[in-house]
Amino acid sequence: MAIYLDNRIPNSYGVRKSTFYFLNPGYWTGKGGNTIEEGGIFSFLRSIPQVQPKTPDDEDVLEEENIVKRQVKEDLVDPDVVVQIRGLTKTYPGKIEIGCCKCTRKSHFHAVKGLWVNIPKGQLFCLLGPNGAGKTTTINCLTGISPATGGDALVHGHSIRSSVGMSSIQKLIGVCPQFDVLWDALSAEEHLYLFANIKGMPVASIKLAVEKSLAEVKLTYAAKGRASGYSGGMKRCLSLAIALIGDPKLTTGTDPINRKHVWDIIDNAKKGRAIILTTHSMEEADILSDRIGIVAKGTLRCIGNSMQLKSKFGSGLITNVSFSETNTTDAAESCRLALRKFFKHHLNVMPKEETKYFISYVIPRKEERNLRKFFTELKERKKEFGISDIQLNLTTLEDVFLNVAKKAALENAADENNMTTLVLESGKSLLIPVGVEKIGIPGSVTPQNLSGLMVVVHWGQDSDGNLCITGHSAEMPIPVRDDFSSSLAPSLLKGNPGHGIVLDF
Ligand SMILES: Nc1ncnc2c1ncn2[C@@H]1O[C@H](COP(=O)(O)OP(=O)(O)OP(=O)(O)O)[C@@H](O)[C@H]1O
Repeated sequence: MAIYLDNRIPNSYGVRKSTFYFLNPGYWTGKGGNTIEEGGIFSFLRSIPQVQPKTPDDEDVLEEENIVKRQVKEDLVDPDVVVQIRGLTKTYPGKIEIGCCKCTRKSHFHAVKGLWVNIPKGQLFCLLGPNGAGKTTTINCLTGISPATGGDALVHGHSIRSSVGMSSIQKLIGVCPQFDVLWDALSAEEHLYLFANIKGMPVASIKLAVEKSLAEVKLTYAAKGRASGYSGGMKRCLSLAIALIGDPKLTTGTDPINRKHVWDIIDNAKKGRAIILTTHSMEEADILSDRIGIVAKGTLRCIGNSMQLKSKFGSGLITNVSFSETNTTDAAESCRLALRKFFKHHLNVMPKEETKYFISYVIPRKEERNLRKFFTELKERKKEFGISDIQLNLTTLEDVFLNVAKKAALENAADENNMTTLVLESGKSLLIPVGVEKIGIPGSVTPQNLSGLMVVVHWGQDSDGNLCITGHSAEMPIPVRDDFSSSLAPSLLKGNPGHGIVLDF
């Protein structure tokens, strides 16, 4: 009875075997096997909607998809492929939550929308993506923690959709989880109260320590939500907060030496195996991966090695110009003004970032052929511009990641109300969609600036992997262009003063 109930009662991810699973010969022989069922005991009362397949925009993603599809169609088995992901989809079913006076219905959610990838032996495949992209869900489907709702994946030829296949896979697969020892029914706040008490903190100081801890890991907004509803990143933050509460004198973590050590271990482990790594560290991905796939909103956006992704999705070359004079004297200011004009005139670029120590520019790829002449002249005029040092770097993987994440964030920003506040130097705040690059400032049309003013917004990743504003350019006139200036000017005049105007050029 215990074995039967263990196989039948859904676990926390809703995985269970069918009612008469023991009548299936595959259960006893280890061959074939029925499909894993999912959902609560009454889940047969509702059906899970399937994801509509969509052709990828990126040609490398499409090519990878076509390779896998051809192998599936022709029943070709490539002995070097350890993991073959065949149109994997995962939809979390909707739920009815019963409150004290009303019931709320949560609709289903497509977390993974059709992944097609081959992962060969000896390769480390890095799955990158912003928070909530579907990385953990994909890993959970591959390891059998949570069943896929569509498509399939083969691990060493065993299907994850078959209960017998999954049993074989679990013998072949090693999983290094995120080590979150959390209780699903408890909130972040309750976890922290519990551990603060266990650590013997004075009762009077606990409330403040919990609030401080939540703020440090940026979980204040989710403090009262149950851990079961947190994304993987949020759970890591809560685990970190638990480790740090009470200011312990010894905390284990990933210092650079440890990290290098871990990287060496992973690199050595690649031999004869396939490794799938998910990380928020671009440095780690760049160093360790043989191939990188970036997912966002459940869809693979790009695939390739680090160099390929940098040259295809990077913004271009990055140049940093450092100043010898860091005081804001009139002479230093006029040098900087002259330098800005020099870049604008020769390469038509605006500063990406500017401090009193340096200015950085992203040079578009189309300007690359003019660079030799440009830098020769810049070097010759170093003294005139007050320059101490000039550096030229290839775009980083972080830059690639942010470009892909920004595009994905913008896709449904308005529908999902994915907005954030941009505070301008004048103190004015504007509500802008997450990921947007150029923002028009409402009410900024003057007789001198007939198209109004705009700023370029700079984005980065916060410690949770979410897109966040890292800065913005100075306010500048919107370039006058025939195709939009006439229609934009009136909207800038009338625009909602609280909302930035998205400029698409
Ligand atoms: N059991 C669940 N029920 C409903 N939705 C869920 C469940 N688990 C995850 N989700 C949602 O699915 C989406 C993908 O979550 P997932 O944890 O796979 O993202 P992730 O890319 O691993 O994010 P992170 O980098 O934060 O770990 C998120 O929007 C998350 O809220």
